[in-house]
Amino acid sequence: SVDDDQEVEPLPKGWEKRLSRSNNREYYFNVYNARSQWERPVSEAKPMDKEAPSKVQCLHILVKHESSRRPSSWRTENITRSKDEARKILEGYLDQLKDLEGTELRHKFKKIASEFSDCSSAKRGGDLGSFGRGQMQKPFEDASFALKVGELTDHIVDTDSGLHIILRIA
Ligand SMILES: O=C(N[C@H](Cc1nc2ccccc2[nH]1)C(=O)O)c1cc2ccccc2s1
Repeated sequence: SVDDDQEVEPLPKGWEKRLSRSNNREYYFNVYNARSQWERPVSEAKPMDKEAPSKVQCLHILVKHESSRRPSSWRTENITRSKDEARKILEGYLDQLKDLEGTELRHKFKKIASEFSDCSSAKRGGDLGSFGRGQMQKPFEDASFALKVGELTDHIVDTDSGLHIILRIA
C-alpha cells in the first residue's frame, strides 16, 4: 500500500494528479512539458522542462467559408458565408472567451465548439485529441505548439479548411 503520508502530502510543484479514463487509474501530469507518468513524482517539475513538447492536445472552433476546401459540415450542407463573415463570427467568440481562464474558459469553449464549430470534432466539444508535429495543417500545428497549456490563441488561424481559434488543454 502507498506510504500513508504520501497520500496527504501535497504534490511537488508543477505536477497535477489526473485520472486516466481508460483504466480508471491516477496518473501525474507535468504541466511544463505536458508529459504524464504513473509514478507519483517526488521532485518539482522545472519550468526549464518547457522544452518543445512532442505532442499537444487542443480544442478548436472552426468556421468554414465559401473558399474552404470542403465548404460543408454537420451544421450546414452548403456553406456560402464569405471569409470576412467567418472572421467576424470568430472574433465574436474570441471576445466571449478572451477574459476567461481555466475551467470556465474550457467549459465555455466546449459549449461554443459543440454548437457552432464546422468541424466534426464539434461532437467532442472541439477536442482533437493529442497530436504531434506533421499531423495537422501547418498553420494549425504552429499555432497549437506555440501555445502554453491552458492558453487560447489571441488571433485567428487560417487553414485550407477555414478559420480557427484554438485552446491548448495538454
Ligand atoms: O479534419 C477534421 N475535420 C475537418 C475540418 C478540420 N480541418 C482542420 C484542420 C486543422 C485542425 C482541425 C481541423 N478540422 C472537417 O470536418 O471537415 C478533423 C476532425 C476530427 C475529429 C476528431 C479528432 C480529430 C479530427 S481532425
